Amino acid sequence: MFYSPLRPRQGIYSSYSQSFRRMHVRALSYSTIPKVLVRAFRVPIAGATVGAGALGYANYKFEELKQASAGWITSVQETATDVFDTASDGIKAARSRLSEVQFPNVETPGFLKDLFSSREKYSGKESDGGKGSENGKSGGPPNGDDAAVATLMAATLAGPSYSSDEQSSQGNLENQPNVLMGLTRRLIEIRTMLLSVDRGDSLKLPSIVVIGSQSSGKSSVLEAIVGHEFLPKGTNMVTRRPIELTLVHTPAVPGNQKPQEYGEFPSLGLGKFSDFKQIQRTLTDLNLAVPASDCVSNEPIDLRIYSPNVPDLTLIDLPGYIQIPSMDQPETLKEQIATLCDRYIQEPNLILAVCAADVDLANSPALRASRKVDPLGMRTIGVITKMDLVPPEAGAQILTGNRYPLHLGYVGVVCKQSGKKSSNNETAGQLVKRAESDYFASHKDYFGKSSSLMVGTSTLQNRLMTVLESSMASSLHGLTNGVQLELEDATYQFKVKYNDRRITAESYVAETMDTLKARFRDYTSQFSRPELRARLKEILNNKVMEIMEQIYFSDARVRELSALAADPKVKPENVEPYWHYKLEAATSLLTKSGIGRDTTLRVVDGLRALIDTIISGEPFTHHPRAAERLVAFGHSILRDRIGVTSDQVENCIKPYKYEIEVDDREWELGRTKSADVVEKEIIEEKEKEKRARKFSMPAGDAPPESEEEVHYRFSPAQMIDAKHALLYSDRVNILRLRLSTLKSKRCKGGRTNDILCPEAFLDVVADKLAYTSAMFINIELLEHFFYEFPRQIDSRLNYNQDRQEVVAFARENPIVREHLELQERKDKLEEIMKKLNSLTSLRTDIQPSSRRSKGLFGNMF
Ligand SMILES: Nc1nc2c(ncn2[C@@H]2O[C@H](COP(=O)(O)OP(=O)(O)OP(=O)(O)O)[C@@H](O)[C@H]2O)c(=O)[nH]1
Repeated sequence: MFYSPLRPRQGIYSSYSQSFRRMHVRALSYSTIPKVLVRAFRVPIAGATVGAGALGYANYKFEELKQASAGWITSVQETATDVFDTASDGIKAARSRLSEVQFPNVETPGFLKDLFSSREKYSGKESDGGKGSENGKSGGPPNGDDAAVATLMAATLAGPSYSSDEQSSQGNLENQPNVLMGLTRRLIEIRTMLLSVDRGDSLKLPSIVVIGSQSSGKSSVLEAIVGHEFLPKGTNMVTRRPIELTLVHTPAVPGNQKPQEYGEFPSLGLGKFSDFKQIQRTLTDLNLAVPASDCVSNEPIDLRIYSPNVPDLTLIDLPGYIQIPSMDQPETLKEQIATLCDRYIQEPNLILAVCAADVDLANSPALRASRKVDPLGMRTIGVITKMDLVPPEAGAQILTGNRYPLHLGYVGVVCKQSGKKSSNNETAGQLVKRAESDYFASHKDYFGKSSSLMVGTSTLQNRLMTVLESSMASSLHGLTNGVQLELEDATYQFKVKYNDRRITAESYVAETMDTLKARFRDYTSQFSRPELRARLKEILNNKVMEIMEQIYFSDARVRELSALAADPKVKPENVEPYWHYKLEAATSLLTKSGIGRDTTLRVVDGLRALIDTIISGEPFTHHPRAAERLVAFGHSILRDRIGVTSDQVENCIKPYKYEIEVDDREWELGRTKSADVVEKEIIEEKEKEKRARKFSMPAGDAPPESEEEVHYRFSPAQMIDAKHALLYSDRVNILRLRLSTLKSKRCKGGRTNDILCPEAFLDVVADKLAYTSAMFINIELLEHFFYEFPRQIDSRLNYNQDRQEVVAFARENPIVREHLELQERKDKLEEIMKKLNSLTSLRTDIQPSSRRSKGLFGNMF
């Protein structure tokens, strides 16, 4: 995402961005980087060593040298001139500060050293093996040419030497300058943050990319740097994914014998692995998870290793180049690997081109690939492995880099145990180290102090550190500008889209839960006691109608009952027992029909529908899994209560199975309500009849005149509809008769007429049953459910979730995800910007006030 130049930048944005920009430009006008220290301190060191008088002469000599050199030396000239400019400024400050300052071992460009070492050889002086500049104490008083050379050497060789001597002197990372370690660490932190903001190429700090052909020794080199075996091993192309390895130097705890070393896979959240074999197994599994048919994947594995024995570095291990794929590998594998490597070796990354000493460099695919993107080798370090497999003179010849020159040079290593038995429980890493130092020690003539060749894993470590740090530093300017633009863009969008309203995943979850509970509360009003009673009564009304149908309406004598009721002379006690039995059977059917279970299940159905309703619609449409869980635990609460509730209701209605007392008020209410029910039933039946008639004989058709005509004019379906129509019509007639009875004086006469007015009596019974059922369903089911369900929402959906689950939940909602992502992006960019700016303070702390800010690190790369 880039800032659009067309976007209006007014008001607070423009002033904000302008002030930010001003601040940034100021920040960049100084270097934040220790390379500055090279200039800041090298020269005072040199100055202090040779004395101010030598400077003028040295300057003159340098000019002489410069002219004699080829065109490429221009960059040297700039560096050195800058050094001398700075020297005269800084010499006073240096004198006073020399005693306080701890000088960093900062690297010097190889070509500059070569220049001076050749000059030294030429003058016939014995080399000091690169140690001469150590702590700025090299050389004696200036003496003609020697003074110039000494001055320049002091100035330029202030960084760590590349000689074999380095193996012992610099193997101990605890001795690394704190400033350098701290800065690289901060830059690596920034790099990691940048990766989380933008996986693209726009915001990038460099890493070291390890490339080389299969079996060239890439893994062995990385393991030697880390001091442990941890990379996947095997013949079946086990490195299938890029491994982004971040090494974090953790200071050793004083008095702690065993160093605290561990690795972790941050994106997998598997915790700390202190067993490196386990890291190896995990890496193997992750790599082999890429199907053999694909063979390589672009998806990187993120691994961090913390140890007091590693420098702060970021390295990327890639699958090795192959010549031709084997039978079981895809045809395009060679191209796939090359494309993957090509992607990683682009700027600003540094390239660690691993080549085996026993294979001609002309055949090195790593050098070939690096040359395509970095023809001058300005960001390529050659690592020559398996030095022990070639004669030392041949190995030394390769390291000179004469045939395939690389600006950053070659480092020779031996990364295999010698096979000699370990004397005192040495670890594999220590054995490899010992084998290496034994090897180089036994060939001092070629790789000893007098040689300027870079050999040994420790030298490689230091070289990588300084080169990475410098490279990161030189990327800083562009990066800071890039971050600034991205930040402006994110700030603008956040204002426009969300009016700077901040949200958190937690607040969204809490809000969602509140919405859910509020909806739940709203819907629970449907289950108030009167509401519940009315619903249960409705269920029982239907049951009463069913019973009436079964006992009375289907009885051919039902019209007789209405006739009896209509006759004022008939006394209820004189009505024949047939009708007494009928009423008893009807009452019993009603009270003993399993009211407890029926009513409970109907209420449970209602509650299930309630759960479905509250999870339908926003925002739960975005959270199907949470909705599923909600349904599951809601149903589980209900399931647990069904048995208890229905038993309880059944128990409480038991007395009605034997005796039902009805007072006048209840009777009258029952009578009117049953009349209403019958009336409603009549309307419904008439509707049904009308529909059946319509289907059996369409409107306008003449009625059939004979039985035969019926048969040929109407289909069987029409015949069935016609029969139904007749039945409905019959039933409507009966219902009308019953309605008039219910409205008659007889029924209004009270409970004594229950035999003649069974509907009224059954309605009273149904009312009593509904009342009792509602009371106990309320106690046993509803109260429990209404108490338990919201608590379960909290405990199962809300409180029980860890941070990761909360974030995952919030991100399921695309609107919230977009909001959170922009907010996080803005926050991260602000944090990165802050960290980038804080590097300035690092510079201020250590830079002499008289230093010029010119040059920075630009000349290095
Ligand atoms: N003699 C000797 N053998 C070495 C050296 N470095 C690595 N080897 C051996 O070379 C072989 C290949 O080494 P690896 O480190 O697995 O090579 P790689 O480039 O990672 O191989 P792939 O992962 O297959 O691409 C192993 O058998 C190592 O033991 C060395 O300096 N000297």
